This record gives sequence, structure tokens and C-alpha cells, in this order.
Amino acid sequence: MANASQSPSQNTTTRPRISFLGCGYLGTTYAVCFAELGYEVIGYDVDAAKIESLNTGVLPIHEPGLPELLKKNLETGRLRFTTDVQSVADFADVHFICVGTPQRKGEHRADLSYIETAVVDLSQHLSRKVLIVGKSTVPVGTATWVQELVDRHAPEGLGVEVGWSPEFLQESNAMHDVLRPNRIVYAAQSEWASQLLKDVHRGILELAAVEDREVPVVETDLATAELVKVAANAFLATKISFINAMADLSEAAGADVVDLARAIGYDQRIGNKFLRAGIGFGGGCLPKDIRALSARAGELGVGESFRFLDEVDAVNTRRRSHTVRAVAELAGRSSGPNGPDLSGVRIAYLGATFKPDTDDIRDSPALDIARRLRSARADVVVYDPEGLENAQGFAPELSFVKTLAEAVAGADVVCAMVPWEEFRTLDPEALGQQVAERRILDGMNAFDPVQWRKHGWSYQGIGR
Ligand SMILES: NC(=O)c1ccc[n+]([C@@H]2O[C@H](COP(=O)([O-])OP(=O)(O)OC[C@H]3O[C@@H](n4cnc5c(N)ncnc54)[C@H](O)[C@@H]3O)[C@@H](O)[C@H]2O)c1
Ligand SMILES: O=c1ccn([C@@H]2O[C@H](COP(=O)(O)OP(=O)(O)O[C@H]3O[C@H](CO)[C@@H](O)[C@H](O)[C@H]3O)[C@@H](O)[C@H]2O)c(=O)[nH]1
Repeated sequence: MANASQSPSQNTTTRPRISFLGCGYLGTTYAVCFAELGYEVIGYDVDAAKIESLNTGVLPIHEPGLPELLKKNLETGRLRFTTDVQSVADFADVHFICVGTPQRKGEHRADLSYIETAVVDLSQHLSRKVLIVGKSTVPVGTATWVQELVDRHAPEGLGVEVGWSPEFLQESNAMHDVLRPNRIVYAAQSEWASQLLKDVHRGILELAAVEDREVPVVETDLATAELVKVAANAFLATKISFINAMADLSEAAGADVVDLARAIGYDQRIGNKFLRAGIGFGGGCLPKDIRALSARAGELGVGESFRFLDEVDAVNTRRRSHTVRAVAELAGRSSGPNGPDLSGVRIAYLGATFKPDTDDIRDSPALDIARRLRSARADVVVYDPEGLENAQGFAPELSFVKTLAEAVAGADVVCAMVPWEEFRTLDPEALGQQVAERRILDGMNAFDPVQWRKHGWSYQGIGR
């Protein structure tokens, strides 16, 4: 990767000082990458253990490439982390809100309480005019409410403004997506704020120029900036549920959804990305974002137009019971009204995170299916390259092992659920010698069924 901090005009342009409030998957990546781009950055979080870890150069999450960049930029002195909101308020010209916006318990709406706390705390400590920019994913209308919070809680007469700039990074590719985004979207309420947002993003555009790339910039109004984000995620989720519905039909009709996806994907109007059928989408974003969008649309009186998103959600959730049934069939157990009884079946369960190359288990379909199999009394032995610690905390009823070999030893069924490279490259013959029975559920649709069957495996994919 080109060294972003060595882009040529680093010292010749205006570089506002930046804070990131909330140092999770989003805020930490941003703080590190913006220091790399040459900005002076402070990261703020209420989680003292996280801040201590970051300040000592230990990344509390798994994100490829980021540990090295964290260490490097701490050494430059451009990057530091704190739990002291006063020092954040004093330091930065632009404050990015990166706190979580999870689904509310028992509801589909987003929980905005973390945004409220962060904004109020910051506002009360400000002593000059600054720009506060929302980056968290929120229901449309939140920016206006945040401006009202700021007006109420910042010292009078400062004229603090709120802007919005949604974020599209994918975990596991986060560093690349921040340094080299496929677009920048922002909204400002004044010329002053618009100029500051230009200055903030200049580092990204300069890096693009050095690498002979272009990054489109969409400057728009607050409501549109907020909506762009949830619209993008809703579209992606719809694409995945569409192909999973086709997987159901393919199974029923004896077709192969992998070939089908490949064939429709050659049409550039459709495109071949986000058409991998499998155990469904999960993570800290797609599931909660489609629910919050649908709920917000209802509040704004256009709920009917978004009923399809409830079905997108339902198709996705059904993947989980469908997969449990597929495992039972592989194990030769029939399902009664209460589901299958899998007692005595030892399952080598490969994958716990919501996708590969992350330790994130939020709304992980793999982990949920593992729990359902355990509820059906299977002996589920889980291995995941990076997600074990998080998974163990969340689902202590499962057994966890530290190596693939331990997971597969003596297994009656292998469930390959998350396409980590370590799993995608499994050799059917070598694996066959370690298990008790050659039965595999390929929840990743990553294997060639012909090859596996040739080596004596009962192979079951999803939609094929
Ligand atoms: N993770 C992603 O890939 C991604 C990508 C784009 C957008 N988003 C959006 O970004 C937001 C953050 O997501 P995330 O995945 O980083 O969440 P996260 O849970 O990993 O991080 C949130 C952080 O905010 C901190 N926090 C909570 N209250 C705070 C407060 N009052 N002040 C300061 N810090 C506080 C938490 O301690 C935590 O470290 C969400 O709205 C999410 O939808 C996430
Ligand atoms: O063809 C596909 C592609 C993805 N998935 C699943 O979909 C989920 C989401 O994957 P991905 O989008 O890669 O992960 P995130 O890191 O959650 O990123 C999404 O959510 C972020 C937070 O809003 C956005 O910034 C990103 O643009 C958006 O892709 C995962 O469970 C994947 O396994 C599929 O099942 N089939």
C-alpha cells in the first residue's frame, strides 16, 4: 500500500484538527487513517480500557492492516486517544460522531441515546465555534435534532454547526475503504462548514490524485446525506435476500444458485457483487439498518412503501432455521414439530463471526445457527480464527477450541459457515481422514460439490 502520509502537499494545505467521538470499528479506523493522511487527530471514548489499549498501540478489534498503522501513527505524535472530553473540545476544529446506533431492545427503531450523550457532553465543554459532523448511521431527521441539542447545550453565542457525512466502510476492508473510498458524501449548513468539510477530506483527494484515481464527492442536504447511507445498506440487503430466495427456489427445483448468480451477474445492470447465497447477512449494520429504515418510514407516513424490507429481513432470518434443517438431514435426523433432535451428533462448526477477516460477532448468522443446533442438543464444537473470544462471551453454552484440527477430530458433520481462507482452502481428502463421518454442510457455498463427493463426502450446499 502506498504510504498515505507521504502524499506531496501534506504541509501546504489547511488541515483542521479532528476528533472522533466513539472509538469502535468505525471511529478507530477513522482516527488511525486520518492521522496517516497527515491530520492531527484525537480519538475519544467512554470505554477507558479501550482507550488505554489504543494508546499503548494494541488494537482492541481484529481489522487487517490496522494494528501496524495504529503503532506507526502513535509514534508520529499526530494520533492520541483520551477519555477526557474537555481535551477533545479544546483540541479539535471538526468533531466526528462515531458512536453506536444499535437497534432498540424490543423495537425496530435505532437507539440514539449514545449520540445524545456524546453530543451533549461535547457541547457543554466547547469554548469556540466548531463543526460537529455525524458519521454514525441514523434515521433521517437526526441531524436536525443534533443541531437542536447543540444549540441547547453549547455555551450561548458560539454558533456551533452540525454537518453530516455518512460512512460506507466494510469491516475487513476498513482501512482501504477509508483511505480510498469509492465516494465521499457530506452535507453542510453554511459556506463555512462546507469549506471545513472540503479541508477535512482534502487528504483523501490528494492521495487519490497521487495514485491517479478519482473520488466522486456528493455534497447535499442533511436529510439526503442521512438517507444515502441507509438506502445503500437496504439495497445491499435486498440483493442478498433476493439471491437467498432464489436459493430456496433452486433447491426446490433442483437448480444451482451459484451458477445462477454467476450467470445473472454478468449483466452489468445487475452486477456480480452481493449475490452470494448462504446463511444470510448479519453484522452490526445491515440487519439493524433495514429495520430502522422501515420503522422511520412508518413514522414519516410512508411505511407501506417499505414493507418489502420486512420481507427482506424475514427471508434473511429464515436462512437460519433452513440451515438447521439441512444439517439435521445431513446427519440423518428428521425434524419433528419441535425441530430436529440432534443429540449424540458431534458437529465441527467452522466460523463464528458475521463474515471473515473480522472478530465482530454482532448479529452473526453463523453464531445464531450454532446456538440453534445446540438447542437441538447437538454437540457443537466451534472454531474461528479471530472470533473465539467474542463468541465465547456471547454463547458460553457452545464448546470452543483453538484449532481447526481439534474442531474436526471425530466429527459426525462438518459445518463450514464463514468463508475464512483457512476454511475455503480445506482439502476434502485430508479433512476426511480426521472426521468420523464424511458429511459437510457448505454454508459458504465455497466448495466444488463434485470434488467433495468424489472423496466420499455427503455434500450439502445452500441452494444447490
Ligand atoms: N462498523 C462498521 O463497519 C460501520 C460502517 C459504517 C457505519 N457504521 C456506523 O457507525 C456507528 C458506529 O459503529 P461501530 O461499528 O464503530 O460501533 P462500535 O460499537 O464498535 O463502537 C461504538 C463506540 O462508541 C463508544 N461510545 C458509546 N458512548 C459514547 C459516548 N457517549 N462518547 C464517546 N464514545 C462512546 C463505545 O464505547 C464504542 O467504543 C454506527 O452508527 C454504525 O451503524 C459502522
Ligand atoms: O453476497 C453476499 C455478501 C455479503 N453477505 C453477508 O452480508 C453481511 C454484510 O457483509 P458486508 O456488507 O461485507 O459487511 P459490513 O462490514 O457489515 O458492511 C456493510 O455495512 C456497513 C455498515 O453500515 C457499510 O458501511 C458497508 O458499506 C456495508 O457493506 C455479512 O454477514 C456477509 O456474510 C452475503 O451473505 N452475501
